[in-house]
Amino acid sequence: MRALLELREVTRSYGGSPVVREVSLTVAPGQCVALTGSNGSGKSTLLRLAAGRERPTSGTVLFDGAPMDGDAPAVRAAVATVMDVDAFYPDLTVREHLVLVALAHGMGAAAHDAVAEALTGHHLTDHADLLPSALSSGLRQQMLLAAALVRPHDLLIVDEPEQRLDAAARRELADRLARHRAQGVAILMATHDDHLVEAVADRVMRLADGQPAEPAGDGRARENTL
Ligand SMILES: Nc1ncnc2c1ncn2[C@@H]1O[C@H](COP(=O)(O)OP(=O)(O)OP(=O)(O)O)[C@@H](O)[C@H]1O
Repeated sequence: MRALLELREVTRSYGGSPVVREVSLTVAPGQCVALTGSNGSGKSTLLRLAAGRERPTSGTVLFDGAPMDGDAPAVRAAVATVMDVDAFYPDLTVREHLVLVALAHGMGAAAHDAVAEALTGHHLTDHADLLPSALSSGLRQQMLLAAALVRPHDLLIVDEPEQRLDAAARRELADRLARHRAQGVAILMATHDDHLVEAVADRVMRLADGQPAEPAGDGRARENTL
């Protein structure tokens, strides 16, 4: 199947120092690639490059066969992200945020039912009329996940989606991402959660110092050049 996302020998340097080095990978519809590796190994940087939020110093990022441009309407319509950004409008409730996202992404009359379902699925129903500032950190993370998943998307790029979630919520997240993948969504995620990797990813790239490294020796088939 044709890749929806393709990185070709992508390098990103800051001040002359490369933090992502010649990484190549592909993600096709219905596939999930997990990026693992220790703190500072370059996972978040690679996700920003993949999402078109930053430009590579060298190499190419392609989305659906064309150069990735994170600002392009077609890309914004198809790519949902949960990155390391807590951006809320302080005067809108949880429900209003989700409705705004759903309507802005063209869901029209379907928005309200989809938001009601998302509130239930992310344990936000009892908090729907609160401002985000009143949520616990775990529920704020649920709101960020709900905002990304409630809207239509072909590619999901998520950076440590498990952060701040308790064990039960992490298991639910794994089930939810696996369902999205089964529905044909392509997923690129950085994670430190082994269960999430096992439950959702079909391929794993472990980064070390910005480069693909040998996978952890757990016996499961894994690839480093994707
Ligand atoms: N804008 C930037 N300017 C300079 N250096 C940066 C910038 N963004 C990231 N870095 C550096 O790049 C390296 C990789 O960081 P990155 O956040 O991509 O790692 P990570 O694997 O996501 O780490 P973690 O697991 O802690 O989230 C780090 O040394 C970081 O300090």
